[in-house]
Formats: sequence, C-alpha cells, structure tokens
Amino acid sequence: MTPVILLTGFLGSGKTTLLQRLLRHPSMEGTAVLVNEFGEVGLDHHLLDQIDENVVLLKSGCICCTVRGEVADALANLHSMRTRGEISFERVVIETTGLADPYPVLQTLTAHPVLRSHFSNGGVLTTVDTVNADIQVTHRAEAVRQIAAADRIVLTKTDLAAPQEEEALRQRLLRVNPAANIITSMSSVETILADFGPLSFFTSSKSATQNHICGPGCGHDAPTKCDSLTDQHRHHDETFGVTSFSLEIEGGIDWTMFGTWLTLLLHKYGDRIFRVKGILAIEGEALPIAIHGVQHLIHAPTHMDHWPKGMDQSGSKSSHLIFILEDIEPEKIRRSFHAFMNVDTVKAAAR
Ligand SMILES: Nc1nc2c(ncn2[C@@H]2O[C@H](COP(=O)(O)OP(=O)(O)OP(=O)(O)O)[C@@H](O)[C@H]2O)c(=O)[nH]1
Repeated sequence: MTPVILLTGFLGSGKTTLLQRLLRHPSMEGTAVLVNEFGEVGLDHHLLDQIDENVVLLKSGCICCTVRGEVADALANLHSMRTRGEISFERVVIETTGLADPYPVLQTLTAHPVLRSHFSNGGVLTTVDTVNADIQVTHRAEAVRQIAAADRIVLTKTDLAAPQEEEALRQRLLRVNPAANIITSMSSVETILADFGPLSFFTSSKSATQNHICGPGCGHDAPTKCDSLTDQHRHHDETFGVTSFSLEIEGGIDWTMFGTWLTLLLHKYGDRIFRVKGILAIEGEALPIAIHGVQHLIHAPTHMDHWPKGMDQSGSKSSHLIFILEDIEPEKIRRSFHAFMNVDTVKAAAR
C-alpha cells in the first residue's frame, strides 16, 4: 500500500511553503505530489522532465502532478502510470486548496473500489496561520474541519505572533482536536515527519498524556476518575458545534462486541463523527490493536507490535478512544458504549 499524506490548511496558511521544504529533504525522495497547478508550487527550476500534460519529474526524484477534476482520477492515473513502468514513487502528498474540506479526500482513499487496494491514509498534516487562525476558525467551517482532520498541526508564522497569542491558539486548536500533535514550522523536516501517520497521537514520542491539554487556559476541570471507564474527558469549541472527547477504559475489551458497537455507531452518526481513533487492549491479546475511522469508514485495524510509551504502565492495560464530533452530545456516545459493552457505571466528566 502506498501511503497518501494529505497536506491541508486554510488559504495562505503556508501549505506550499511547507511542501517546498519537505520536497527538498532527502527522505522525501520518491514522492508523488498532487497539486492544483504546477505554477502554484513554484517548481519551475526543479523541473526535469515533462512526462505528460499533467505530470512532471522533478530533480529531487519526486513527481509532481496537477489535479484536473477529481483527486481520485489523478491518483488512479498515477497508479496506472506506475503499473506501466512509466514512473515510480513510494508515497503521495496531496496539497489541497485552502478552502477544501479534507474529509471527501480521506473517504476516497478508503471507499474507492480501486484506490483502496493500492493507497492508504498516510496522515493529515494541517498548516495553521498563527496570526489569522483565530478569526478563520471562528468564521470558516472549512478551517475547523481541516483542524479536526489533522494528525499533526504545523503552526506557521509564529515569527509574526506574540508567544501568548501562539499559546492561546494552541489551546483553542486542542479544544477542536485534542488528538493532534502541534508543532511549529520552525521545526526541522525530521521533526515534522517523525512518527507521522494516522495514529501519530498515540505513537509519537509525545505521549497522549503529555499532549493532554488540561491546564491554564483550558477552561475545564480535571477529568473525573471512574471505576471502569476511568477517564472521559471532552473539549468543546463553540465554533460549528465541534466537540472532542476521549474515553479511557481499564482492562481488556471484547473485540467482537466493540466492532459491532462501532459499526452501529458509525452507521447511525457517521456523518457527524469527523474522526475516531483508538488503541485498544483486547481481551486475551498481549498487544494492542489500533483503529482509526473517518465518518462512516473504519480503516483496517492494525495489530501493533508494542504498547506506546506510557500506555501499559505496570502491566495494567487500558484502551483509549478519541472522538471528534459535530453536533453530537458526547454523553450519548459514552452512554451507548457503556450500555453495549456492559462496563461499570460511569460518572459524567465535569466540563
Ligand atoms: N513570516 C512568515 N511567512 C510565512 C510563513 N509560512 C508561509 N509564509 C508566507 O505566507 C504566504 C502564503 O504562504 P503559502 O505557502 O503560499 O500559503 P498556502 O497555504 O500555500 O496558500 P494558498 O495556496 O493560497 O492557500 C507566503 O508569502 C509565505 O512566504 C512563516 O512561517 N512565516
């Protein structure tokens, strides 16, 4: 499977600037990039060979393609060219337009009858303009969806913002998407790409606990400790009804029951579940299973070969689930989980 990294972010937030840096890095050799226009990326001086009207080979060993129409068609075209031996690549980066909703592209990767067998979600990288994001997030649903979809957020233009502005923005972004790992564009390319993928929240060196946002400016109380479902914590950003919350369940859970519950949940509420990610301790299994889904779709679960740091302390295993929801009361999901999975009573977490 060829991983596809989605590079998204609001208009002028620095996607192209970041893409140019990424493409210059040796570790990105062998990347095929999908953009709207060659010109936008300013690649002229990198151009090596025009393969066809929409595809050029770059000096860096990368391929650049323009998307005329559907992203799915552009990906299918790349795949066919590779099958015919005309080009080779080992990963794809798609730079969306600044007003794009990233979810349809993610769905294409999992739902398209042909593409789903050849391409996988390699993670969503979202650029956020530190100077302008507050107003964009307040007024533009696309900006919120781009942040909600992110596995990693790259704050740009931090050089133009005061440290307290940056900190306030970080808190706001984490209220929309507590699973996102936030770094600045000052970071090295190695840092930007380190452990990057749909589960980077769980697997990056920054553990879930470190990334947790309770603290000054959070505006929430500490999560309530419960008997079995130990930690249910939610964050709500007033904008566009986007809420995120997490569940931590002590001990192993029944995989079949969980699969049925999640299928039913997504069937009913998939349109409004932007993201679900989790690392699950399964009854009878020594190692965890990672799941991640986008709206109605659940990607194939992955058997992990180790427990992420800090999640298997002193042998007491627990499952972690994170949801990013639009206009759904988290309590509904918590109650349904509780009833279906037959776990002990849970107190609602204080907000
Ligand atoms: N000072 C500063 N300027 C930046 C930074 N990142 C990007 N810029 C500038 O912001 C402007 C927009 O950057 P682009 O990379 O074109 O942004 P984009 O998201 O690709 O823009 P669209 O494709 O129009 O949505 C350019 O003038 C960049 O030089 C940054 O970290 N600091």
